Amino acid sequence: MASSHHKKNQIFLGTFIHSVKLGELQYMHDMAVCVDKFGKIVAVEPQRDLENVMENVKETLCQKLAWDAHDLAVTIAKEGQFFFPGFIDTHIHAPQYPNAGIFGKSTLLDWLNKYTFPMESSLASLPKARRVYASCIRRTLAHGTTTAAYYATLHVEPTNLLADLCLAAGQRAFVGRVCMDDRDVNPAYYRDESADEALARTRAAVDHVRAIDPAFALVSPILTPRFAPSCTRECMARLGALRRSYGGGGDVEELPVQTHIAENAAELALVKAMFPECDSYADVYDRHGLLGARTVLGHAVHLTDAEISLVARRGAGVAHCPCSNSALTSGEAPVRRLLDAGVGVGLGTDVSGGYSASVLEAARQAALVSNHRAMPVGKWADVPDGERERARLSVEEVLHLATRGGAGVLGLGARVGGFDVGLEWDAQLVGLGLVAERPDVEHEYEHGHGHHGTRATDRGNVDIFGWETWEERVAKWVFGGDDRNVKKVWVRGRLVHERE
Ligand SMILES: O=c1[nH]c(=O)c2nc[nH]c2[nH]1
Ligand SMILES: [Zn+2]
Repeated sequence: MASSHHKKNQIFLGTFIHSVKLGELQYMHDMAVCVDKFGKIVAVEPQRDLENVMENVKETLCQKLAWDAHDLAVTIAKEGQFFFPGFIDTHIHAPQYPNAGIFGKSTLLDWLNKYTFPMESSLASLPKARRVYASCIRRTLAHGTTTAAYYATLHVEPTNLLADLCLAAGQRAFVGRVCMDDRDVNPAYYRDESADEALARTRAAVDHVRAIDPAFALVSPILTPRFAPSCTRECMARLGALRRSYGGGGDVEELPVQTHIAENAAELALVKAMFPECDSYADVYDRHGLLGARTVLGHAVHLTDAEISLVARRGAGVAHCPCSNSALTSGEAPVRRLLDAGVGVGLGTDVSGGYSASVLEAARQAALVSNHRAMPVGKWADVPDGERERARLSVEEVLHLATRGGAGVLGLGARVGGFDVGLEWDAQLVGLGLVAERPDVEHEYEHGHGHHGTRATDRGNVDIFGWETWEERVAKWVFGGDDRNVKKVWVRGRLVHERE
């Protein structure tokens, strides 16, 4: 789609909003962001005279950047629209996408057996995998997800297809072939038969991504031991060795890793019983060489303080998955404690433990779940007042997690997450519906033409009346917005999604 744009230098004009640090959004109005043909932001300049913008652009910016003013693509945010960094989903299971919303009253371990393993194993079928993965990518892009860390299945070819589809659609992605070789925990119909098989299939998936995107410019492989109970010690240790040895000191850094940790009480008991020699759940991964600066730990709901400090020392990050943690009754993750300990935190939709592919929904739920931890009743009633109230995450904070936080966790902090010079243009154009100033009420409620009552528009769920501050508009977007507000989406400068 419209891939011609990324071959040209581009200028984006209007209002830009991004997170500069946890809790602080920066609002930049009447700005010009210049993006070169490689998708990199090369200038961010005030552009006061939007009326004569093309003249200004030609006279000042093009001269300054030595750009040809006649070979330029210009995108202007309309009144009330704003550019926001693309969302980063640090934890999503593409093969579970058809199950979004289907979880009943299950909890993690029975949910895996009842819904998840049957669906994942069925994606051995390439046509089915293509249908599911293409729709998952389309849907996440429509929600403004410019980067996704995907778990695929244990099948090599369908996993490679997911990588191909991400590359073709232009979505930045980490694609992980899932390792699960424990013969007691995993069902006979869906498992790796041995550690050898898990490693060989993993290498095949890594090699495929290396073949289609040698520099991992858009798509990267990611080692994916499903979670400790699914994997043998041998499998985890060999993945740990592969993590560190990859590239052999060459051009490619150590491989990223993703897995689940401390999601649910029954899982904690299982890990304790299976790995009695380890001090903790986090220690299981650490002993097998899996905790590093590019390790993404999903959930981390029930980590102890000692585990949090170990995770922080290793530089590993957490994918906070509030929709999933509420849907599967897993618990409320201690996000403030993680952040205070210096652990990087991003947001994960965790489809389909999570019911929604939207990172905005995850941001909203992260705020609400943090409020639960701050309530002076129930589980945390004994936490001292000040500390308990500190648990609350603001709109600014959850938007930080959705962008820069996720970038940091995935090792992309120097490439995406904001509108700084030197970062790549991964962005969404957000538009909120402006309510007409003097609506003709008679007309709006017209009962003619066979219509009865009110009529819906496709403007979205957020009504802006025009008197809101920008801070208030952003809050209304976080709590009421959806994919109808995502008008355009770019990755590395390329337009990858457009509404209507
Ligand atoms: O939320 C989760 N989704 C999964 O697919 C999974 N596998 C192990 N643990 C898991 N948790
Ligand atoms: Zn998960």
